[in-house]
Amino acid sequence: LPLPPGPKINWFGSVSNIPKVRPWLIYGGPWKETFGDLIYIQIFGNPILVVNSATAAADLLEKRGAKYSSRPVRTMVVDLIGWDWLASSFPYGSKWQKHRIMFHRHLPANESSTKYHPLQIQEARILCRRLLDSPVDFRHHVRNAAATIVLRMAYGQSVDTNDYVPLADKALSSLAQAGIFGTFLVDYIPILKYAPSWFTFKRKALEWRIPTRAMRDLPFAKVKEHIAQGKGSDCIVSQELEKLSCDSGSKEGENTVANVSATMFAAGADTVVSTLSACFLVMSLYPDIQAKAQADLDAVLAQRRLPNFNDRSQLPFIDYICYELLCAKIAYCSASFSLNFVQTMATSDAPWACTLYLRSEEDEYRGFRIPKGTTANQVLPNVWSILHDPETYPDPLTFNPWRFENTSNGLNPFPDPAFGFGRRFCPGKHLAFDTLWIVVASTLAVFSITKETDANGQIKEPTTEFTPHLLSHPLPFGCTITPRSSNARELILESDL
Ligand code: HEM
Repeated sequence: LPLPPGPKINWFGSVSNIPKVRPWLIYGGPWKETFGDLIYIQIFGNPILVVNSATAAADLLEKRGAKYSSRPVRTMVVDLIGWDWLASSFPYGSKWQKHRIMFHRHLPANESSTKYHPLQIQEARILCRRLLDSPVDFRHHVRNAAATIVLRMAYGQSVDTNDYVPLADKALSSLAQAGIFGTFLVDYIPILKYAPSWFTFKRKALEWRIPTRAMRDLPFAKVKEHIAQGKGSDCIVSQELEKLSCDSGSKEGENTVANVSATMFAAGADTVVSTLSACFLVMSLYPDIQAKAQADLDAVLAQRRLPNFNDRSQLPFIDYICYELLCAKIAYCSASFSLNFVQTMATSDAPWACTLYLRSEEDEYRGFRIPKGTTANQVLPNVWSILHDPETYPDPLTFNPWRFENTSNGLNPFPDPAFGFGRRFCPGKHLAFDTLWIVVASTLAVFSITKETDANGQIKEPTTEFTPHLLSHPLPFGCTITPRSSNARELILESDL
């Protein structure tokens, strides 16, 4: 059978003209026009299948989930830096399955789950107070809110956000720098992991290993210590440890609990921060969207109280803003992945942009042969392309929440691909969406968000670029955040926490 179409492969076994800047636009644009929704590329003999359409992604990653649900083993990140606890990068198998079951036990399974709503409402209100005190630090406050929600769920009162976030930042920066498969040669030649420690990559790995292990071990130890002192609070770790003691738990069981709780933070804090930061950017760029959202909020709340989840059914436009944020419909900072000549793992310009799958065996699809490679067989769903398909999302580059009012004939569906595919689909989707919703609704109910002005009253246009890391955020931008009225200020100060 022939290989799927794609650009020419040189005699090094690689495609030489892989775009280095915003390649998702090329894969989903001119290359999609030339080659279609399946594009075959090769890097050092390793086959990579770029999937540009929702149909092909569903056919391969969902219907053939048993073959397409693994992740590549990354020697640098896992063996050397110590990210062996990060469940989202576990290869498919029984160990991953045990962790996945635990995620499902604690994360909301559907829209009707209200378990974490009080915590989410409280953090949204604390965020409003902080925005009132120091609006310029809005990104820091958003980060605190998103981090605290996941930390309270996982570790209860045992861990302080202000201590944990800097530690996690240090650890996660190693993932951002080394997480791309192939950034270090040792990914291709695993035996190099035994090289002496004076090699630069080994030195770096040893340095990064310290915060990476601490990110998992310290908060877990803290909860255990508090339980031993009789000061334990209700949280995922304490519930699971109690369950383990009833089941005469093992070291392996404890490890699973520690891995699950730390992975929740790694997978569930930065993603939400990036989406919410983008919300502040979007609101400053599109005053008409903000005005519509505020008119709806005022009609329901009469500016007399802050929103809660019971209001959700009456505030669909807030949902639509969140959907559009998940589609990353901001010109040039959209969900994506990039690939350079040594990278065989996708990275994204938005954290949800790409998910990487490893095929377990050679396969056939639509009359094409999808061959096995020497190190890895990777499948990259181009989420940008899927969420910007004009057949599904007409006029896809325009940030237009109103589009979701028209969902006839399969148009404008909920942007599920933002949360991945098949068996590796994000188990935090409902939790994440609830956090987005309550934060967007609460801040818009009481604040007006506009572009910054300089000393002469001239408007300063914010940048709409995103950082190019594995976990990516909007580049620093300014905006002005002011209470909508004196009444709004009172509401913030008087709200129950
Ligand atoms: C806007 C917020 C979020 C977005 C866009 C997002 C997106 C994603 C994506 C794209 C994946 C990879 C799925 C795949 O490979 O097909 C993923 C995995 C995951 N997410 Fe989320 N996520 C978000 C928030 C959260 C939250 C709040 C949590 C939990 C606290 C969470 C927990 C996880 C976990 C545990 C995985 C790994 C699943 C596995 O490998 O089996 N996520 N997420």
